[in-house]
Amino acid sequence: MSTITLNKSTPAASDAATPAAKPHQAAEPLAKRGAAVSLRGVSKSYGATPVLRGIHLDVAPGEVVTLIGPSGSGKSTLLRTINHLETVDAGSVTVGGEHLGYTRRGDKLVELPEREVLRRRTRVGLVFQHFNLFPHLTALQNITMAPTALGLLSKDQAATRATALLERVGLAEHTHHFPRQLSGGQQQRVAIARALALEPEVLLFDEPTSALDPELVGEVLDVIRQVANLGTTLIIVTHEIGFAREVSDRIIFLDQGHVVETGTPDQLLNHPEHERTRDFISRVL
Ligand SMILES: Nc1ncnc2c1ncn2[C@@H]1O[C@H](COP(=O)(O)OP(=O)(O)OP(=O)(O)O)[C@@H](O)[C@H]1O
Repeated sequence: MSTITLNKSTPAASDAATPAAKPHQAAEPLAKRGAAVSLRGVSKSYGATPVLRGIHLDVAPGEVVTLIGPSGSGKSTLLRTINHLETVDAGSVTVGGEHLGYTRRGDKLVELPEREVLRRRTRVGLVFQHFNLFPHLTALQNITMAPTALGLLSKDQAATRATALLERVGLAEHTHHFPRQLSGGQQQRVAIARALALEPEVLLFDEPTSALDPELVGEVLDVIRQVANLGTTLIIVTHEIGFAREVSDRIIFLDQGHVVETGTPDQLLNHPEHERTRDFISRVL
């Protein structure tokens, strides 16, 4: 794998589904292209409780999509099925046309060896609400750990990449600080840099600012704005509706495990078609 290159590749002419770059285009985005994400009839229950009920969803390479919906509607679970943290009960999830946990031989599904599952899962990064940094590792070590442990980069390569990423998220001076020495916003920026270190083709954000004090939300949203221009496919769960409006190519409203409605920010937030969407939006706007 190449050292991180902060240049956007030129979109292929054939890739008509890739949305146009947004006005807040970053100067030096990643070279890696985004991958398509496709869910077909995805259902998931916890015990007897259905959480996802036959979800169909297509996200185009490089698209920025926001998932909104009431508490308990299944947003986090949906994200977790995409990077194979949860296995689905029915249906299928593919990233760039590839199943992350298994492969198809004829009409049979065959589980993949763990190492191959890990390799495929590096295609999809996940940034959690609660950062999940290793407390005993510095910012730099938190970022270098996965690429070295997976054998993707040498220690030196990983350190070079981590240093560039820390600079990118405005934390060059905190390279050797431990999580306890960082604010919540800084920790979340390290977590984003850590996710980027594996050069994911899809990056999932699960309420990335919900655990932060209000004054720290803006700095994390700024970093996500930059990431939104990298060409990586982004799927963001957020309650920050203003941010969703600004950054998204498309917003998806999920309720009770169903995709109720999807549309551009203007369509979905200003002209929702479904009553459930209208009710939700009138409560959160
Ligand atoms: N590991 C689990 N075991 C049992 N139930 C779970 C588990 N994870 C989620 N649930 C339940 O599944 C439902 C959907 O949860 P999920 O976290 O996906 O919703 P959400 O839309 O992200 O909600 P929120 O906005 O509050 O984070 C909830 O009722 C939740 O309690």
